[in-house]
Amino acid sequence: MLSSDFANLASEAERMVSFGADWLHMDIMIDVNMQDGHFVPNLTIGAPVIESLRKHTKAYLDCHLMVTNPLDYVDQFGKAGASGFTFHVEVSKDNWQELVKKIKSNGMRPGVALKPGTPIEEVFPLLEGENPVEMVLVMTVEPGFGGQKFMPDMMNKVRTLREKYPTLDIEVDGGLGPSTIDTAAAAGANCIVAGSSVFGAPESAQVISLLRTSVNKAQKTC
Ligand SMILES: O=C(CO)[C@@H](O)[C@H](O)COP(=O)(O)O
Ligand SMILES: [Fe+2]
Repeated sequence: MLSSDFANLASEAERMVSFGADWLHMDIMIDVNMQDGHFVPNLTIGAPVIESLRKHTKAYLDCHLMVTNPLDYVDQFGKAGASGFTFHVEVSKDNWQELVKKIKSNGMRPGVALKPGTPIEEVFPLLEGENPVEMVLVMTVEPGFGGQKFMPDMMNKVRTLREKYPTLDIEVDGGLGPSTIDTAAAAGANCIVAGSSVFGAPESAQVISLLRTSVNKAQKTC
């Protein structure tokens, strides 16, 4: 939804659902605690906007938290009606267990994201043990902005994850569209975030359908 018209978020959400989107991906770039610096050089929306949007849609709100202290935001996003809460591994090495528990107790689905420069091995511990995360978001651009170029090198991470965790939800985020989807789907990604390629297309529904077809085809052949 980062590519949507934020002044008309509810109708943009409804439009995307009617075009066939399964989830609405919400990019949360807010750092209230400025002492820690900003995780990304941008600002978007926080829990009050999620709460407002929730009144207009029943869709799965897949929240991608690009913040330095994700733990501070779990309660407010839970109350606001977020469905998934994906935090970054780079800022949660010391408290991810507490985070995952809190996300679940707030009725949300926990996910972990990693930046392009972060090795995939860093998320392995979060996929083991009693309280694992339920999705890994592999960033295929540097976090912060929509409309960037897909980084094909990140597919090594997706392949490694898919081999090790055959049923895991693996989300790819950044630069996905008709020209990059086959590479991501073949590597094993099954949750596709697409902002500019969908919003910028004359026929958004066709792009969504093409993305889904590519993932379904790749899953049948593996
Ligand atoms: O998390 C991010 C950026 O930080 C992404 O969700 C992008 O916003 C996806 O946009 P496109 O690359 O598809 O335009
Ligand atoms: Fe995102």
